[in-house]
Amino acid sequence: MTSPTQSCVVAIMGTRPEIIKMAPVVLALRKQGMPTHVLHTGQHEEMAWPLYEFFGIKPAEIIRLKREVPTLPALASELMSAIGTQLSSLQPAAALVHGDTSSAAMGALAAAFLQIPVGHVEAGLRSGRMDEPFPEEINRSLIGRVSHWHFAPTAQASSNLQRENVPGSVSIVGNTVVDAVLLAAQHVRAQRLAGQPIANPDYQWFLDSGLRKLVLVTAHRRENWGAPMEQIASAVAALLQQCPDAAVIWPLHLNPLVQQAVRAVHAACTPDIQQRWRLSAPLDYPPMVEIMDAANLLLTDSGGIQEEGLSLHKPLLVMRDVTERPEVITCGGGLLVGTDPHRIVSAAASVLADGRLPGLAPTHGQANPFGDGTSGAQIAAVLRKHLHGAHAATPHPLPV
Ligand SMILES: CC(=O)N[C@H]1[C@@H](OP(=O)(O)OP(=O)(O)OC[C@H]2O[C@@H](n3ccc(=O)[nH]c3=O)[C@H](O)[C@@H]2O)O[C@H](CO)[C@@H](O)[C@@H]1O
Repeated sequence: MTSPTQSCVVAIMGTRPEIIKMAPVVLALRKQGMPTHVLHTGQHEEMAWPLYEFFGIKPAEIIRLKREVPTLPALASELMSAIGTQLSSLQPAAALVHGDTSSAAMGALAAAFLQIPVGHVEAGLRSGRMDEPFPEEINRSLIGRVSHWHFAPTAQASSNLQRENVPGSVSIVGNTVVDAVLLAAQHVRAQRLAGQPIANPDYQWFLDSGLRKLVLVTAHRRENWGAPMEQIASAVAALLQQCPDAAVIWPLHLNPLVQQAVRAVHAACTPDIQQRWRLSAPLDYPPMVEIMDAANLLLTDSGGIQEEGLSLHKPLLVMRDVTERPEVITCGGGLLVGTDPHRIVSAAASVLADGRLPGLAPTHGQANPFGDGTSGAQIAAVLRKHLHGAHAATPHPLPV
């Protein structure tokens, strides 16, 4: 007997960045008439639900993780088992995973074990180092081996996959985060124009401060835990010392190691610096995008914020030693500055002084290497063509 879900696609997701980047695919699949289930893996909880609400997506299947042992192997085995159970009962025509989280790697592996074809969104990113970002580089390489459709965001990502001789087909479709950030930016701008700005106490704090320059900081990568995180926080303090008209908003990751390191440096600052440096809780997506859109500079070790920053034409300093997103650097939108406070402060102060990344021309007017905001529709068209044989537009390579 045919299962009622055999013609459906299951989109597996469970962390904040995955939900943001997979939402445009789910919305596009549904728009193109393809039944699509969302399987929430439970890897993030409180950060996940406002995102589903913003994008108007209701997960049909929800996994409640116990997470009794706080290790990557324990998380992986719990995810694999729970996702496997859900996929066995759904028997979908295809499973979609995104990027490089534990949810994505275990979702892809569970589907492959059940012989369900896997589509990998944001395929082909490689830093070339298994230890950075960790465990993401391991996860993305593993997913590449078991996927049937590889949705590469850029030509560079596609050539990484060709070099690895992955099975299946590779399509260059841009990055779905462009779809997401443009949607959110349009929403917050429209609300403000209509005189009904979204609730955003952090941005309001900046507006009330009367300060002229806004810097948004985020940092939480595992490689930056410990001394590097303290260096990043010290760099922020030194930047504020050097630039008296600047304010910093830093939505602090919930990880206690990140919290301790940053709060210790903040607590040791003078009252003047503390008043211009706001540590907040993780932000919902619309307020986050509103702050990004208003910022003069983004300082980050996040992957998604690099792509979003470029899409909003914001100068970026990437506080890592290597990157799987070389397009950010090669197109002149960002600089890789590591975690050395002197390098961070010197580059950041230069951006705040004249709006330009040192040594680089402004990026306005250049094509976004991550696409034009139609990635979700392009991915849905490829899947529709393969799964239903329907006529669909061939995805076109994007300019790099
Ligand atoms: C370096 C790296 O390996 N990063 C991976 C990580 O994402 P990534 O490093 O992007 O993960 P983050 O946790 O930084 O999340 C970034 C996203 O969360 C949003 N945000 C951030 C802070 C906040 O307070 N509120 C908020 O809404 C940002 O706007 C962005 O959209 O998993 C993603 C999902 O597979 C992959 O695409 C990335 O490759």
